[in-house]
Amino acid sequence: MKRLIPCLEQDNVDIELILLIKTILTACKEISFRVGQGALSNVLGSTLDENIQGETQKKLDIISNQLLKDMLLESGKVRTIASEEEDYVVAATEGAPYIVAFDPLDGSSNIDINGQIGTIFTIYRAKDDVSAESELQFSQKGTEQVCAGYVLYGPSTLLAMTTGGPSRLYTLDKTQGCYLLTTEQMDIPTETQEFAVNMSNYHQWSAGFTHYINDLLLGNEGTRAKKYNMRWNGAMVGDVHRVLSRGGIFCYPNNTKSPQQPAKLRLLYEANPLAMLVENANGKASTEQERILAIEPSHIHQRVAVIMGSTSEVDECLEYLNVK
Ligand SMILES: O=P(O)(O)OC[C@H]1O[C@](O)(COP(=O)(O)O)[C@@H](O)[C@@H]1O
Ligand SMILES: [Mg+2]
Ligand SMILES: [Mg+2]
Repeated sequence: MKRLIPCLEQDNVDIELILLIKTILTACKEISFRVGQGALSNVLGSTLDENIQGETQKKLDIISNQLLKDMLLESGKVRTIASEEEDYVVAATEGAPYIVAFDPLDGSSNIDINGQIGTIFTIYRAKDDVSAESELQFSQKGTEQVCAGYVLYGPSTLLAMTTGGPSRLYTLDKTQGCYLLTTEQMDIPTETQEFAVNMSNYHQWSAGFTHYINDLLLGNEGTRAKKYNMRWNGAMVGDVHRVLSRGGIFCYPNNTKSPQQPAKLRLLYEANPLAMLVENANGKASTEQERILAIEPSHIHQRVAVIMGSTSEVDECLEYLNVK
């Protein structure tokens, strides 16, 4: 089986970028080890702190964030860092070629139940006309990502990553400590009969989205005339991994639970990297109005509605939302 670095070299990935990816993945290997040790490595449970988004931080959120941040700061390859767990951007190495954003631990509510969790990351080129301290470094559309990926800490530790070409899947060989290529090209089937959505938000969705889900629930008796199954992990990284592996549609639409915050998922370090992986695996990724990767970001913790997965199903869903 092929190792990660030769795969990246074969894809003509720049050596500086390869070294940066290696740094991120070394941190993820350490997170994977600690996740595997669970209570034995004292990583379970909550802290007394909240992040800027008002969410209680779990111990593993903090540990993962610190590991990634420290290794990136030392690498010399990163000019600016953004993280779900950092209120503001962190200036790293002046003149370095790249900027990195990450969700150090996605699916935090699964940490203490031994459920699926993961690290999501994205890399862009640094802007030379903007200072390293400025969050304007991240004012770049998702189409500008030079690398997007996640490491999923499940029964196996998996890396899904694209550097602009196909979305590839690697498995961490824990006996040797290296990532080995296990799926050359992920390929999302166009059609699906599986959806992922948090049904507890049902009464807070728009009329169009409620109509869409109602029709899926009607199965063979409804206008869609096919039976649908539902799966929900409570971790976007796990839900989108399932979609990348066997197709499906993942939705986190706007809801009216808190009017000042209609969307839940963050554009920079959740929606954009996963949208790039989905598109490069022949799927589609949209908000309720537009292609996720085409959004002009307004701030680093900006939230967006997310509808992604099997192309025909995403198109069907968007029809209900009246998107042309
Ligand atoms: O609580 P809900 O509505 O099931 O939301 C789950 C969603 O929230 C998230 O857990 C948010 O991510 P974090 O764990 O990084 O805060 C997504 O991964 C997931 O899809
Ligand atoms: Mg997350
Ligand atoms: Mg998180």
